[in-house]
Amino acid sequence: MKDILELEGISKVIKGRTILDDISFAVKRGQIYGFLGPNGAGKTMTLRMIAGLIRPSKGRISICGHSVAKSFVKAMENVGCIIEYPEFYEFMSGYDNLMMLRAMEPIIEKSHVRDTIELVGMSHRINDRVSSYSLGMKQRLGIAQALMKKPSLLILDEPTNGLDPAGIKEFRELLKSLVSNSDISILLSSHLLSEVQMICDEVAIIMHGRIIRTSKVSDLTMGRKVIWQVDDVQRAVGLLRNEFDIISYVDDDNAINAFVDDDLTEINEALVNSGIGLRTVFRTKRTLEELFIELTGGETIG
Ligand SMILES: Nc1ncnc2c1ncn2[C@@H]1O[C@H](COP(=O)(O)OP(=O)(O)OP(=O)(O)O)[C@@H](O)[C@H]1O
Repeated sequence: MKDILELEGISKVIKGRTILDDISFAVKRGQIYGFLGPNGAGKTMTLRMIAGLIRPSKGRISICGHSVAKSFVKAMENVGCIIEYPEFYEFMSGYDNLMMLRAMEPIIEKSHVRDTIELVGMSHRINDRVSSYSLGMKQRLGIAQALMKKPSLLILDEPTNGLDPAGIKEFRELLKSLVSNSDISILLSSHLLSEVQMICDEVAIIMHGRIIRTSKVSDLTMGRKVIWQVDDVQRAVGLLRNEFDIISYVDDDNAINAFVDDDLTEINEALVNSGIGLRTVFRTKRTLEELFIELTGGETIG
């Protein structure tokens, strides 16, 4: 698969302070790629560089094979973005907002405006004033705006900020339908691990301006977690640690959690043989959040 976006060794130094340090990752055609990190990690600055709004101090960015430094216009023709908040004429309808863009770029066909409105699920409200839209509808209209020039790459900076859980779910469905119904790839930043895990195919995790991991989301969460419910939690925790060298933690439901990839038969037999009543044992996938805590040595995110 050909890369739609490639960042290679991007650094940014402002007034002697290194804000971004050797950032490299690539987004492939048809992917939803997550750019994940806590507040202040450098996500927005990286996205602004990809959108051509800031220059890197070092490194190379290319979009659909066009270097942002050397072929700026060609590279930018392939990018649509919402960085921070989308801007509209609130007193006008959604439709008129899109037609304003068309007035500036007559190359956009009227049929493309109509198709895009349908693609983002706004047909029923597009003739209403933007001031009457919910935040979720404004996000959809913002995406429609970004899609007007038929970009290959859509960049979204923390797109679900401020949306309620129902709005986040709808937005997730929208992004999934965009990539399956049009020839677009999406790069989105987020500080929400659960969100990235549910939407994205691949992820780059950034912290203090450095990429600490890039990986397919499915690989990141492959490690397996075991949860034991027992009648004597303290004794079971001690036995796991002393006899099997397993470090565990007790969750809010008083269940023991640990990361164990080995066969559990021997461990469970030892628990039972020592008189500890075993109520349930099950395996589950490690969440991205748990992985992040491991990668960062406990520094929390979000
Ligand atoms: N123009 C600037 N001059 C100096 N420092 C800056 C500038 N813009 C951003 N920074 C600093 O760069 C770091 C990264 O900021 P950035 O906004 O990219 O983070 P972020 O990961 O997007 O976080 P958030 O989600 O809070 O926006 C922060 O420490 C910020 O204070």
